[in-house]
Amino acid sequence: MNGLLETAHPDLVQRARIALGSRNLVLVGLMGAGKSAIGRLLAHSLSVPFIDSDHEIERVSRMSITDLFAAYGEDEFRALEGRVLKRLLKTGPRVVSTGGGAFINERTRRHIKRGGLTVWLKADIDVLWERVNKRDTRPLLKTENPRQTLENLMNTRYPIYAEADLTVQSRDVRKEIIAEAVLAAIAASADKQT
Ligand SMILES: Nc1ncnc2c1ncn2[C@@H]1O[C@H](COP(=O)(O)OP(=O)(O)OP(=O)(O)O)[C@@H](O)[C@H]1O
Ligand SMILES: O=C(O)C1=C[C@@H](O)[C@@H](O)[C@H](O)C1
Ligand SMILES: [Mg+2]
Repeated sequence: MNGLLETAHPDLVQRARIALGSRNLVLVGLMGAGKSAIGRLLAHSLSVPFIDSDHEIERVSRMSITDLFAAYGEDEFRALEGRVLKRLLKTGPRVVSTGGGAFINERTRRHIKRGGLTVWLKADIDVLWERVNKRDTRPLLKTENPRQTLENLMNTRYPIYAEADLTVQSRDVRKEIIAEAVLAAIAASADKQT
């Protein structure tokens, strides 16, 4: 699947894996930043399990995110998201991709910070919009002007995502390149501490 990560940079993978230790690697960031896609690649190359909190919520509730929002509202969704993440983060190492709003909720953010090494996948509006406008599975973007809504979310959320341990720019390049940048950031952060 991700031969590039495995064959071209085994040293980088190993350094990142050692730096992670038994901690979870938790990806945070806005819808479309690539948390799910990049998280899957990272888990594969680090040889640790991958979990996506949105998928886990859908699995335990047996409902889609869209239906959960419609039936119970955002507050209930956030409460469920917090409980699911608290449980997921008890065991490591894993790669955990969070839903876009998880790190924004104060309580859930505390669980996430306690449970692992956090990486913010940061992207600009054009990259995000290009990716999210293809599907209509994101309830928060069902507005008259979803691109403007996304920009508003960037303005309110970016200062909070910035609390993550590491930030990696998610650009319009192949997913493997972004995954590799995450591994490099993790390895470099461990180098700084020694
Ligand atoms: N570097 C990339 N190059 C091309 N496509 C990408 C890249 N990263 C992500 N994508 C694609 O963009 C879309 C959104 O990515 P993804 O679902 O991983 O975002 P997300 O951060 O998990 O969003 P959400 O918070 O809504 O779950 C997907 O179709 C994914 O395959
Ligand atoms: O940014 C958000 O608040 C969300 C992002 C998605 O991952 C889902 O968790 C849901 O659509 C809410
Ligand atoms: Mg996702």
